[in-house]
Amino acid sequence: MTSPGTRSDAQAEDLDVEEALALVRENPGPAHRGPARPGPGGNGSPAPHHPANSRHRATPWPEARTTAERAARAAARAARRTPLAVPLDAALGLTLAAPLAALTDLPSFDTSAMDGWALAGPGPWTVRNEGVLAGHAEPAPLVDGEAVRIATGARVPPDTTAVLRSEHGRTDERGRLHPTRDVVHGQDIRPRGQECRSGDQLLPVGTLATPAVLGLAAAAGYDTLTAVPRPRVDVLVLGDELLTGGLPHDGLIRDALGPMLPPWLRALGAEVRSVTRIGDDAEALHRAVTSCDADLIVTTGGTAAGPVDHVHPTLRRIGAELLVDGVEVRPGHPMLLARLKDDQYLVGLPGNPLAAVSGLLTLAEPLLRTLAARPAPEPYTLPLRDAVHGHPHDTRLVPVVLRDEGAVPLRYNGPAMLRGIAAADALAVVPPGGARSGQEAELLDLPWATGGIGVCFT
Ligand SMILES: Nc1nc2c(c(=O)[nH]1)N[C@H]1C(S)=C(S)[C@@H](COP(=O)(O)OP(=O)(O)OC[C@H]3O[C@@H](n4cnc5c(N)ncnc54)[C@H](O)[C@@H]3O)O[C@H]1N2
Ligand code: MOO
Repeated sequence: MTSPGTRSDAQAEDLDVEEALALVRENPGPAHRGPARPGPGGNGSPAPHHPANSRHRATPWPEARTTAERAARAAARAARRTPLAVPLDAALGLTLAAPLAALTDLPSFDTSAMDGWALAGPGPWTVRNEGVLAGHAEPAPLVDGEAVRIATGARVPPDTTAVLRSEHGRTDERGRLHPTRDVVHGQDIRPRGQECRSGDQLLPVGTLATPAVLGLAAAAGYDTLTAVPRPRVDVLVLGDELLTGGLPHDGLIRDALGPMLPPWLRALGAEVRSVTRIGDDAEALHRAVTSCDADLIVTTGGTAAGPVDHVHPTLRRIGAELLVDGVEVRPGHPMLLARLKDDQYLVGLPGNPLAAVSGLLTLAEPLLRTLAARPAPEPYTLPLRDAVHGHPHDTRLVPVVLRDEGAVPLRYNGPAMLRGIAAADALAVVPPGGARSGQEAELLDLPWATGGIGVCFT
């Protein structure tokens, strides 16, 4: 097994967080909002693909992911994406677009590390009547032979030579303080600037704002963080058969994707602005797509070639460029990625719920991650506990739980089923032809199972 982490090897060349950040910082000017022009392909630009009126062969699964990454880099270049000053309570999960430099010394004054007495010189000491508490103004200086009660975090008086912990001192009948063990000069004083000096770089550009980063930023004097804005996503849920509440009846079923996608997209770095349910109505879909100014439109359903599958005809009608039109992956092979404008893309997720998850992780994840300037997770593998049937030509994504004995494939992994993925920790990438028991398989972690920032869905 190789351990998961942040990718730092040569693969980073294709997906360079620094570059994504540089694109945001450069703020290259007004976005071109006209119809998409074919890109030159190659590094940083999606490869030129086919217009939406021709059906091409499906893209191999790894290539589909790379294409989505490249599309995001091209979009970031085309868009006007200036770093934002984001209040700390809204910055979780964002990427820092500026280094975090300390705005103050930390601690910002000499402070007591313990509850006890601040002392000057050798004991015994006479103890002042008034103690010193955290948050109070600077106390008067101590003179040799003097002590004052002090609380953890309080400012030590000028000329303090050490702090004596409460449990290491006793007062005699005349009220004088004696140490019960040796006192070392400077003990239990946190000197000003011990952690950092004002201006020190605490964290570099590209750091993910975790809860700990928010805490450090607050301690260092920040009210806002300069961060890469979240890519804005609008979700369009297609299908006449979908109910938003109650039990399925009369051939109607519950919409599983409307509730599932927004938090998942947020975990991938997006700001989900809206979820709109559209029936199988080509005009309504056309109106929704053409009036949308999101960075990414995610549609669900309607990707196949049925009579009410309106995604392809709509893309043709608006002159969109299909970068990915079907992927050699099961489930989810009808998924697609289209460029609508230089800085606007559409990911078409198949309607079958597990197929939609497959599209989310294959196309939306690399696209959003790159736009959000998040680092790619380092690929890792685990042995499969059980053999997994393969598709003859396509990659399979199979829900698994991670156990000591390896990745355990789950049942209920059909394209229309969510029962497997709802119990899963990850998806195993099963190559064409299948995998033997004990064979190493690449794993795609699910955001709630990684224990990382992805668990924070706010
Ligand atoms: N002739 C062919 N038919 C189909 C093919 C094919 O290659 N040739 N591919 C199949 C595969 S694979 C998939 S996946 C689906 C993709 O279908 P669409 O993206 O067009 O989706 P729909 O037809 O709208 O729906 C498919 C299925 O999923 C259900 N659905 C849709 N939306 C939701 C939702 N929000 N929540 C829950 N379930 C949803 C829908 O009711 C259908 O049962 O096409 C196959 N057909
Ligand atoms: O892509 Mo479909 O998911 O095989 O049902």
